Amino acid sequence: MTSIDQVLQKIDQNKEKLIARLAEAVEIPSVSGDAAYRKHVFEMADWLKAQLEKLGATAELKPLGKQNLDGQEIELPPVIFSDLKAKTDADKKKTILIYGHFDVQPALKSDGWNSEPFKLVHDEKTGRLYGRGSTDDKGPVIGWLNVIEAHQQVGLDLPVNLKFCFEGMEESSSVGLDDLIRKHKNDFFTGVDAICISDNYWLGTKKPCLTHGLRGITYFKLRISGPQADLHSGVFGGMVHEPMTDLFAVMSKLVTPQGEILVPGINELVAPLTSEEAQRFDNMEYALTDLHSATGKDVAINDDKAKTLMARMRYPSLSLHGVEGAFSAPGAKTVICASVIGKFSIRLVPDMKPEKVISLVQDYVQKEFAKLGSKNTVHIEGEGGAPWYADPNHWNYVAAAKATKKIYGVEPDLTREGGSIPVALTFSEELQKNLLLLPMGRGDDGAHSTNEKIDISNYIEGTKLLGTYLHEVAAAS
Ligand SMILES: C[C@H](N)C(=O)N[C@@H](Cc1c[nH]cn1)C(=O)O
Ligand SMILES: [Zn+2]
Ligand SMILES: [Zn+2]
Repeated sequence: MTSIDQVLQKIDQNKEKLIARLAEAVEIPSVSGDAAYRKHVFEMADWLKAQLEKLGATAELKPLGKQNLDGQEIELPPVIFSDLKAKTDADKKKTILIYGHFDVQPALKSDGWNSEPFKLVHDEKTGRLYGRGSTDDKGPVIGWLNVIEAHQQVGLDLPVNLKFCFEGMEESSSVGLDDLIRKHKNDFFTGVDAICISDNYWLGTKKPCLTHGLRGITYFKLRISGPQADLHSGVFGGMVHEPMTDLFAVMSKLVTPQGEILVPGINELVAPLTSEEAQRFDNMEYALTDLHSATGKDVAINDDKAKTLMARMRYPSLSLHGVEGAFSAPGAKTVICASVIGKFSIRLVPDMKPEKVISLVQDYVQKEFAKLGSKNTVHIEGEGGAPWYADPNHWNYVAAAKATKKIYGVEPDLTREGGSIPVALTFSEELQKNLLLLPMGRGDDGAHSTNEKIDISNYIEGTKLLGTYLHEVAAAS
């Protein structure tokens, strides 16, 4: 009798093939945030569609129209809608909607990578696979393909029907996706019983977790414009208002080095902490050494475990990301930049509404800029998505917990994630179904960072976890 155990065994036997599949995907530099790379996001959509079709799934590319990216009008990458029904008793089986993304964050070797970011490098000594997208989110997305393939190889029917929604703009605010979901909630998305997303990480490096909350995000671009062109600082320094000086003055008023957000009214939007919640953070299996190993050095603001976890999951944070238009190359160019754009974001938690946060930040920045008495001009725009929180007392979570116990031999921690997946809230609200985050990678994977990796054990055991989860879902009531 064919069973899930044979599927798990097959996944082990397929190991080299599964690594090669991930390598193919990592080689496509599908960076969504840079217009110059946009063609590769399309290439990645075609690659994934072909993989799904090879496995017998239907796969349709849904166009999203155009977007304006930094002053350039460009085509948005398509969303993939894919359907794979169980061969027998499909109408009696549950339907699980799987979401993932095939775009990645930018990466250049010169950022500090030890190897080419768009080439998967297998480090035999550590058992790790390095490459952009290995953990965020190509590894997990391909994990689902691996599961289907292993079922077919051992001749076991899928225990549930599957629907896939894969997007290519997650790392760039999921532009266009919400509208597409609303448009198709009564056709493609009908019949969905629960949703599963594998696009986050364990808290540390050892203990698996299930995640039932995400922070939202508002992303800001603050432009200060001055002279018509860049100027010589020897000729004009001291004579003119400098955009970069103004920008640094304003940006230094946003957050303290201790992480305290200085924008008035922001902290008051946060829902009060309950004692039951506080208890949960105390109980989570996490040590400050997990943070030190993930960051490579002790740079922690706090030395208290619960406070550190709450800073990531329970409270907002404001991060300064970069300055577009600034001189950043090696050397000592003596330039006064004509126009610079400061980029920063605020991670949101319940009950913060993105619109309210954007308006508080815009007012504050205008006031702080006015205090400078500069003749330069300021423009600030923000966009974002709200936080998401799900009820973990649901068969979807029970099934995932049982699957975790089977694969890893431990009960998973129940966590909330500091990152953002804007579509989680849209799916929950529009489809009114339970949504689960089932991570594959570890807390030290370096998502969005240099030398992003996934451990082979996480990729292979994680693939088994996804497959086992589907079987537990089928058995759940
Ligand atoms: C958690 C997920 N894997 C992720 O990395 N999400 C991004 C989403 C985002 C929003 N704006 C830009 N990227 C994140 O949390 O930064
Ligand atoms: Zn992701
Ligand atoms: Zn990401």
